Amino acid sequence: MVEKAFRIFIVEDDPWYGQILEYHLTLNPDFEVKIFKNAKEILENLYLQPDLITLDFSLPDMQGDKLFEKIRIANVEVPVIVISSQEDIKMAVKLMKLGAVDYLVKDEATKELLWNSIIRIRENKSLKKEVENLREELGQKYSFEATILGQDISLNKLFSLMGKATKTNINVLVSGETGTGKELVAKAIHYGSGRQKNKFVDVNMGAIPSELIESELFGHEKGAFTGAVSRKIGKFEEANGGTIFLDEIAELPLNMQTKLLRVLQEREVIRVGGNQRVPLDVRIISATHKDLQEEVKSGRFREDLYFRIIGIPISLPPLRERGNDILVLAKHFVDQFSKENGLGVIKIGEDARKKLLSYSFPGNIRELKATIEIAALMCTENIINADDISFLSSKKKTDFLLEQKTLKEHTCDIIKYYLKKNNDDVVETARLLDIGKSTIYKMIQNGELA
Ligand SMILES: Nc1ncnc2c1ncn2[C@@H]1O[C@H](COP(=O)(O)OP(=O)(O)OP(=O)(O)O)[C@@H](O)[C@H]1O
Repeated sequence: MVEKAFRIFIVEDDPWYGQILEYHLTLNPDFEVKIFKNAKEILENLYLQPDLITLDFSLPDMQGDKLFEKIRIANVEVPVIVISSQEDIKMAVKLMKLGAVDYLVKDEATKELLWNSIIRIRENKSLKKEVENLREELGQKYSFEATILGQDISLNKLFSLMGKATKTNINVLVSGETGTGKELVAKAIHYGSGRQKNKFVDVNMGAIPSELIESELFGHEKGAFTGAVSRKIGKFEEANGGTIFLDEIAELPLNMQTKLLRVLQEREVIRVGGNQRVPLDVRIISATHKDLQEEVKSGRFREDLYFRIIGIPISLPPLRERGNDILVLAKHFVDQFSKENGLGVIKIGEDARKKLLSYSFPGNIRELKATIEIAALMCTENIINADDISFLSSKKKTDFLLEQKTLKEHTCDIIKYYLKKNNDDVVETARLLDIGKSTIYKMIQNGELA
């Protein structure tokens, strides 16, 4: 990209002095210099958007401070350097107070000083621009619309709640079936909030053996228990200044719920086996696929903890209730997959679309993604037809609901199906389903996939 010339406007009623400055500054081919002899001329030309103005304020038609004010009204940002003779120091000081960036006295050294001052201003400007660009890029990367894809009306409410969440530090509780995008929402809130420069730490309560939860969350000191060979920082401490994502919060055992509540109330942790209090500044985003209110009613979840973590409640709809979003997301996943694997443009045929729309997607967006990726590999001539799509369950939505299974049982079914299809390859199954392999190993260990 060709750099635009740096446009400098010199306001100077002494033609001789103006020419000296112009001559000197145009030695830099990047500088485009224009001279204006009075206030009227410069004001008429401000629309040309100078990058910098040098101002001699002993002008015939207007006082320096008045002119400065008018320049500011027309362009709040343009840097102004004041150049004056010794006698005008009082006025120069006043202009500096009003926001002029530099003040130079007219003498032999002015040219050099002006040159250096302009170089500095220019560098600052490009740094500022760079920071702005980076910030914009980051914002863009995690902007809700760019990450949380879909066009269903339910997303309007979701974006509005997420907008509120990013502007505050209030805790958030995200609920929704497995694979509906709870973690994605949590990340988008973190990276859209003032905490984005600090860590997003995610902890899955269902995946940590109960005897290790306390040390995992709050850390431990050396020798706190057998095996604690050195001090360990817990997830809360790791997330200090940032966000902790407590996934599957309903799986937290009751005794740990009490400990978590204490940490949230006191806003500090004490590592297991230690006594030092570590102050915490952590935003908590919890997630669950269970109905937490039901869990409270049945005594499995502490009510006081529920009220602590609920903050802004965000509920994600199942994919089957998002209508045409099934196709919007399918197109996105197929494009992404073919791009990543150099497969060229792959289209989804009409019969395949109908098939997708008539399925209930118990594994929601995660399942759609995996289904589409397999179909993209299976299809011939870069068109996905109905036959290329095989679902985990061929049952109709109503049949599926009649089964009266818990979400956990459905999840087990999905994982079992994929394991069988992939000759019990856990790593490949975890990759296809976009879950951690430790989750699968743990389920195998617990006999849930038998
Ligand atoms: N709206 C969306 N647009 C694009 N991709 C999405 C969307 N929602 C979810 N995904 C993708 O679907 C997959 C599952 O999402 P995520 O892990 O956030 O779900 P989850 O609800 O946290 O699942 P679980 O309850 O099983 O932990 C991820 O690959 C995620 O990137």
